[in-house]
Amino acid sequence: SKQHGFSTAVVRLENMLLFESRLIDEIRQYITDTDGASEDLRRYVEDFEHNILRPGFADLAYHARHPVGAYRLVKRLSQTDSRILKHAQLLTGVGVARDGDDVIKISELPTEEDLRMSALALARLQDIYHLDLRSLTRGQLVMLSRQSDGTVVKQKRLSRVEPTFTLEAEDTVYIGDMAYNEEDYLNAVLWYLITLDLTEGKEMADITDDTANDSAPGRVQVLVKLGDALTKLQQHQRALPFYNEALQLEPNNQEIKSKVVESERQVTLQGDVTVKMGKLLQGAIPYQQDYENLCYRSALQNQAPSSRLSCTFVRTSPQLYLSPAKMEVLHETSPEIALYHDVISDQEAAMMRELALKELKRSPVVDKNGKAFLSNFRVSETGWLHDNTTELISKLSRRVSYITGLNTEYPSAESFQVVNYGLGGLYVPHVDYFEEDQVRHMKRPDNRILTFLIYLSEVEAGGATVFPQINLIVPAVKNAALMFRDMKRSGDFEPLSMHAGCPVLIGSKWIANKWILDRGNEFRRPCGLTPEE
Ligand SMILES: O=C(O)CCC(=O)C(=O)O
Ligand SMILES: [Fe+2]
Repeated sequence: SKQHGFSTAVVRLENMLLFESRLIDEIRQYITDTDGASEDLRRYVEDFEHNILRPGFADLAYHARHPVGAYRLVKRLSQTDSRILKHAQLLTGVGVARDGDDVIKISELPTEEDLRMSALALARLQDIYHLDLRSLTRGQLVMLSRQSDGTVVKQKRLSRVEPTFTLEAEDTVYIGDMAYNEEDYLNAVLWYLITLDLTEGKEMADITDDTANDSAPGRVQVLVKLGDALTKLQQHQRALPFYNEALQLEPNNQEIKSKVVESERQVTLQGDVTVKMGKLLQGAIPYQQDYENLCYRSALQNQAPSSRLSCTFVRTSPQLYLSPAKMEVLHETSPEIALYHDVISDQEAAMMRELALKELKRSPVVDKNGKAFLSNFRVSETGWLHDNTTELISKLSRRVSYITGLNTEYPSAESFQVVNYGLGGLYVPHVDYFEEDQVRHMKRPDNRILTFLIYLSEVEAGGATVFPQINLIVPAVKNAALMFRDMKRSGDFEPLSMHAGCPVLIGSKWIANKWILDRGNEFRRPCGLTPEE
């Protein structure tokens, strides 16, 4: 797999957009000055003006942070001929540094694979946040909830109506296909059903209107896909009407005819059975249901912390005497969890993000044997910032030491790990310490005892940190740090420290992790959250 991609770090899309808008300005100037731009270039400018500039957002980069906007961006770019952009870049010099290096690598435009991952990200978001699909196709994020009597109501609207953030039938059928390929037939059915809605009354236009969009799926095609997905779910009784309608539209289609016959046979044979459904997140995820429920709840709540035990000023070190850390206790006893407000300034956060940008690579997860691999369990990119990167980084590292009372100097702590999440980016429930097997295979002489997670951005919707075993939601509060112990004071693992990052619904989520290790901290006791400790 690639080391980075356009759906694994939202910042790549934001930067791509800024680059394009500068490019467009220059091309426009060029067209006015020379009157000699190629047809391709003119069309590229028009397309950009139509799709990106038309809504007239004050904030251009909003496209990259909104899931439907981001999907559309990836789609447009993955279908853009890179030669046009290269040509534009050669003409204008935009995006080329003094040393001749391309700042934006046009050779690395979004690919088919990025589009596939973006489609799956949209399906995942819809699934976890119970988004109303009809609204989603209009660029609106509306959360649904099921009332006690079983009826479904629109519970919360998370975004304005975005006139150009729409999903057409060709998009929804594509997303359905991607879910189908992941063997998530239940979600595939949802996306095919909305596709059917979107193609309603269009079947005649396909034949008579030459201007009809070639890429729009035909109604028969969608009906058959629906039948197939339901058949995979062994819902033959429900599949049959779709096959039958398809057959009505194409009476001579033998393939459909045999599907009808087979479904009818299955209905008489066994009736419907309920089968275990595939999931968009494949594999064994601990506490998956609790995780999804907490994420859903976190997006419904208006980013208010779910637990407010107490808020105090702490002066764990003399260095904090004049500006104490503002500590909000979220969980008093094992695992101790606290949120420290304003541990970093806006400017420091911006500098950290900037420094990490060049380092970003797809985040790995570590398996039982300590081997790193890429997975949709963790959709983000990470960059490490060592203390000697700049004075700022070593200063921030010392600040973590003052607040926690623990040694953060090498080898007692890891470097800062800066993370930017992608479209629908998430990190499923996990613990930060390495289990015995992993330690043995990795031959690590140390282990993580405490996590200090600084939020380097806000998240407009989604993206909370949750602890599924203790039912705790922590919203991403910009410039604040979430601190929790991965090990008990006894030195035993603290499995209740299991936590996760919820899928980012709107926004570009940045965090910086500092993991403090047992090495050199054996005899330091961080101050407890309660006086008895
Ligand atoms: O992004 C989050 O909220 C959690 C991140 C996390 O758990 C990690 O990076 O280890
Ligand atoms: Fe973690």
